[in-house]
Amino acid sequence: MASKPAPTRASSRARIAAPAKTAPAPARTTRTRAASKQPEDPPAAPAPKKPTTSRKPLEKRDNIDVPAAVKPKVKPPSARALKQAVLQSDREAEPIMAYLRIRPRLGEEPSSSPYLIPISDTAVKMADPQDTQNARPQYRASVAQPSSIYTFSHIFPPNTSQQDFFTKTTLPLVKDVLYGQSALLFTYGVTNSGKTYTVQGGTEKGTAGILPRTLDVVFNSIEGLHGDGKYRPVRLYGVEPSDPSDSTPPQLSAEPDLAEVFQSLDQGAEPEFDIDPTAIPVDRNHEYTVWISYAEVYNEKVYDLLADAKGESDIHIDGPAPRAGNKSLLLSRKALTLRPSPATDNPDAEINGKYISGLRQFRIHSAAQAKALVKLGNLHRRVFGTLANRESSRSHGMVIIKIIRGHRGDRNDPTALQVSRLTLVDLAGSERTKHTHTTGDRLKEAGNINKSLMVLGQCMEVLRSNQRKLAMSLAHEGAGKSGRMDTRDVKRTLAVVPFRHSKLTESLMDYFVGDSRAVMIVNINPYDTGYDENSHVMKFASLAREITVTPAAAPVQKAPPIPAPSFLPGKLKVAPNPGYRRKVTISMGGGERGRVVSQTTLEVLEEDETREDQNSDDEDDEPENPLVDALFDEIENLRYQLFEAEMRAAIIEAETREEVMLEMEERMRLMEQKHSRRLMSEMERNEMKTDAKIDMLHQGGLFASPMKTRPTYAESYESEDEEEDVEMSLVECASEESDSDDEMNISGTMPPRSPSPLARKEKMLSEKQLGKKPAAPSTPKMIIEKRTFIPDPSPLPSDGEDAELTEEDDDDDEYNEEESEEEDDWVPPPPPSAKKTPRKSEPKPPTSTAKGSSAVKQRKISKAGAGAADRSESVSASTPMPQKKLRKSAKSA
Ligand SMILES: Nc1ncnc2c1ncn2[C@@H]1O[C@H](COP(=O)(O)OP(=O)(O)OP(=O)(O)O)[C@@H](O)[C@H]1O
Repeated sequence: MASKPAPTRASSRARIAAPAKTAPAPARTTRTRAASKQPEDPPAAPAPKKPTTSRKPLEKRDNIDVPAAVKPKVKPPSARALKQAVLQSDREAEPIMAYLRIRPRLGEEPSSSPYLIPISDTAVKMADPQDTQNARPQYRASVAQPSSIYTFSHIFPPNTSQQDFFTKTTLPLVKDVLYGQSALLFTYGVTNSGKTYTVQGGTEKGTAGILPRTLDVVFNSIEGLHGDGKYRPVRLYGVEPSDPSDSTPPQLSAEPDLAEVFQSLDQGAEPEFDIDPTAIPVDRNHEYTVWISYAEVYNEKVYDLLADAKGESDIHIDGPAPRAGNKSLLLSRKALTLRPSPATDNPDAEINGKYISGLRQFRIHSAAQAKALVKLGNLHRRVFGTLANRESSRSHGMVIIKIIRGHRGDRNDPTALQVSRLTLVDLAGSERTKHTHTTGDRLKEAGNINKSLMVLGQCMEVLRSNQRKLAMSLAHEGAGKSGRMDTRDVKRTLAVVPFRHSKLTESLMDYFVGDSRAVMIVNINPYDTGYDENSHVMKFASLAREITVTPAAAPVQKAPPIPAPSFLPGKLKVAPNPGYRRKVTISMGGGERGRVVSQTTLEVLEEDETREDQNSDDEDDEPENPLVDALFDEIENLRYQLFEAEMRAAIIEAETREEVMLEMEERMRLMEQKHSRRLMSEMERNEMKTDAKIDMLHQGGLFASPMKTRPTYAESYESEDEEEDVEMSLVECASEESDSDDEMNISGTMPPRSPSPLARKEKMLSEKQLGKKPAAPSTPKMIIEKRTFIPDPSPLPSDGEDAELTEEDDDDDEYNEEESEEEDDWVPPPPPSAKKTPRKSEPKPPTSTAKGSSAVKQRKISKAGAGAADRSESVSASTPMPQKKLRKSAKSA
């Protein structure tokens, strides 16, 4: 290993982000072009290394149009030339395709209007429902944009059929794989948005998802072209002699208890009748063998879903003793290790991805067999996943379909085989922990889901920025000598893509930096309440669309296959670490009436990867400089911490906004209440003033039977107090908004408020009653003229004045009214000129309007009892008259 030219890990990492060709990609690239090109331009047929006469003559097939004259004479190009040509033609950067699928509204869901509306085939508008429902949008709790337009490669409306969706999104990838090129498809979205439905499908006819359809199309296309399965795929691109056990599908555990548990959970029947009839024309000079594996990334560990689930029954479990008919089972499974793919498997690759070491794969002969395996994997996923959450997929499921393609003439030559992969990933829901209200184990699980999705987004961000940097450097390179920039220098400055931070990104890394095509399916439920989460998903999709990949044919094996690391001798076995235990009780055999017959307590033991596995990474890895490695680890660690901090900050911000909004709403509600109270008291006061005026008119002799409807002093003071309360609260609220306002209120220099509509109405009513025109200044004169028998009439407060009163004016006015009202024998106060020397002939009024308001107040309090008594006398003496009648009589007078 030491003799090998050894780039350090640092250099290899720096290269990670370097795409083979970095010209800025067109906004929407050519899935159709690439797909349509393939049938006419079959992929690199591996040219024979050592042509021998023993090769069987090739059959002429309908779909391969080879002119008879050319076929035997033209010397085929060398494998290298072909490879170069393929690289030239195929290595064209194209963006990751992002498709949006909008989920229809299901029957039981509330029929709110959707917050996401397609505006074209590629653009969609998303508007926050809070904004349309909320009267005060400035108090939004959301940090997401209230309205945005997002673009996609294509948007599939809710009524899109599974068939249509498959044909437009996945069929081109299936074609790629059959032509020797790897591809990745992953679904992204929040819980309940339709990811699993998209991948696996529903249970009704015509609802099969893209996975069963893919299997159908693959087997339809290679009908009659099955290889003999002498070799099996290994690692990412390698092949090795196969084992007879590879063709034996895994069995459910022989233990009846475990089989019973599986049966009880096996509710999702696959629709056998739902078979996609599509077939892709393939190169019939090749033969194909298909392999399938099914893995899941759960809690940052990779597990094999097709591994035998080993159960141990009647184990001792802490807790209450199981009842009769109850069983206990321990299921255990072991996490798998990710290992770097050796450079010898794909010598042309700049970067080699990682493969899941120890993941079982099965050779399959028919779509039905493949579907049965997928079903088993789903069952395992449900058994292990159900323990944590009954409703939702909490793991990332990956179905890996590998196709070994070999020329019929070279079927026994492992160095002429080509392994292509199609990985379909059903990601776990992307909602945040905050919204799922998780605790304990579930919190850890949600944290790990978020972590892996966050790292996926981060990897994409770094890839995008690296690609932009490189594109800029290329643009400078072409700008002439002066602006010349060495691309190698730029590559050295590229950021490390943090694939290693999550098992999910680590296992998918090869698709982003290798020669594969990538398709992202964004699932969205526009009736869901998670507007924030969904706008996060949309942003993620926009980001993905800005990343380019460089699809190219998978390498044809040149070197003889190396034995898999698990067969390497001289390893010291290290004891497995204790692992992680979960426990759940499953009820079975409910019978017709749903009665529980028996229960099984399942305990799952998830063992970590052994240290031996972890250390064996070094076997395949390039030599590394410990210091550089430590520094890189430190950088990655810090970056991860930064991401975590950013995420926490975003959550805190959202929470704070929500709290502030709630507090604000509460305060607004209180202010509203106070204002309505104030309004009521104003109404009452105005009414009282009107009554007082009527009383005064009565007492002045204009009406025959004066009627007292004035409130008691206690009532009057009460309303005053309430008014003061309202005033104080207003001052308090206003003080937060504006200091200057505060000063104005406190100092009492606030400009007089304009009359309220009620006051205006009251004024008009009084005027109507009195038969007056609203010319306020002339009103006192009119009264004086009418009361000719009173020698020295006092001017009554005019309605016009009432309407203009400030708070202070109001008070004074009220006191004056009180005073004048209390005197049953009302005598108008002397005119200002006569105030100093009141006339002897006239009875001296008990109080003077010239006195200060405090004196008036004091006197008013002292007289309150007497006044009240007077009033009660006068009321009992006179016939009680309803207020309306009183007003009528005033009007007639
Ligand atoms: N296009 C569709 N047409 C009809 N029904 C759909 C569609 N998409 C999803 N559904 C239904 O919506 C429900 C939720 O879908 P699904 O389980 O696929 O969501 P999910 O995103 O995978 O959720 P999770 O992340 O929790 O696993 C299911 O009942 C499914 O049948």
